Amino acid sequence: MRTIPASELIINDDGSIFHLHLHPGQLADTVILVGDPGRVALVAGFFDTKECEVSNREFKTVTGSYKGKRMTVLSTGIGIGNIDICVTELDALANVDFATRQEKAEKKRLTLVRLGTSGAIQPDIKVGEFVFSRTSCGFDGLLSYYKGRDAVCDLALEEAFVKHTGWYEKMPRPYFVDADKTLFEHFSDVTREGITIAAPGFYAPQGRWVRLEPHDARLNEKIESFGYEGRRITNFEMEGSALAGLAALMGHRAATICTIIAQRIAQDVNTDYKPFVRKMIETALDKLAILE
Ligand SMILES: O=P(O)(O)O[C@H]1O[C@H](CO)[C@@H](O)[C@H]1O
Ligand SMILES: O=c1cc[nH]c(=O)[nH]1
Repeated sequence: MRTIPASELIINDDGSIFHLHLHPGQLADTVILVGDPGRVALVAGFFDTKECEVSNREFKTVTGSYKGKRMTVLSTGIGIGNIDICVTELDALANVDFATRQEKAEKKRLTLVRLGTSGAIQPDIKVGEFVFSRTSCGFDGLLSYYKGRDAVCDLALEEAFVKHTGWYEKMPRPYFVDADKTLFEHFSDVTREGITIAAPGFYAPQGRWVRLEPHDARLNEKIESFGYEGRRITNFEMEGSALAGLAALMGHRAATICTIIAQRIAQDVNTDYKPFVRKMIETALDKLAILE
């Protein structure tokens, strides 16, 4: 059995994991991931009990219970690099014995649900709606660093997308990963479904042009017009692909649900989006409380 070197799984002097500063016993099996550290208090505000609050850098964690179910809420900050850190450390907390630095024989399956914000790229998806990423599309390239990437990706969809967009070969090749099917069905009555792009940036990687022009100013039009087996790409955010991909490789179930705060086709934005996010959180907590 492989012993994980101290420099590869870094454990702090107090026995907590390197970035999240959590101890194995502080993690619930149901984890809500949010980008904004300020959103942790919003989620934890609904909890009936709180057992711990831990904070390091942008990673804030509260573990407690909601309607009798133990849950952890964690802020990931923005971006795919942070998802690599958070999902790997959450999995290690659950499935690595910190004393021996070896994988536990019996694995725990976590439920990881990201509650984020997003921009819509189809005209009928309005600000304030909740979109469930039935498939996440990574523009970030992270999953290709992991062995087994192709086994959890939809390669036919990838090929069709690369062809349709005339994908620029100097950008990382996009990858498509499905959310957990049970979670998709469980949330289907309270969300719209879609294919969501996780971009490695907020500006040019999502087709925004402030001062610097995107490499392909028509890429968003091509994304909007892409169709595959009756499905289309619906929205942009910045974390869901790595979450879906790493969870699939590790055997966890994962999903991303986002509140739409920007309408990219209508060029509309709502900066007062907190009430919608609050509603998404309450809806998701109620659903998670009854999830088997
Ligand atoms: O509101 P969060 O969860 O951070 O999600 C979205 O908002 C951030 C960009 O403003 C990115 O993290 C994006 O994925
Ligand atoms: O347009 C948007 C809005 C929120 N988050 C994103 O990543 N993009």
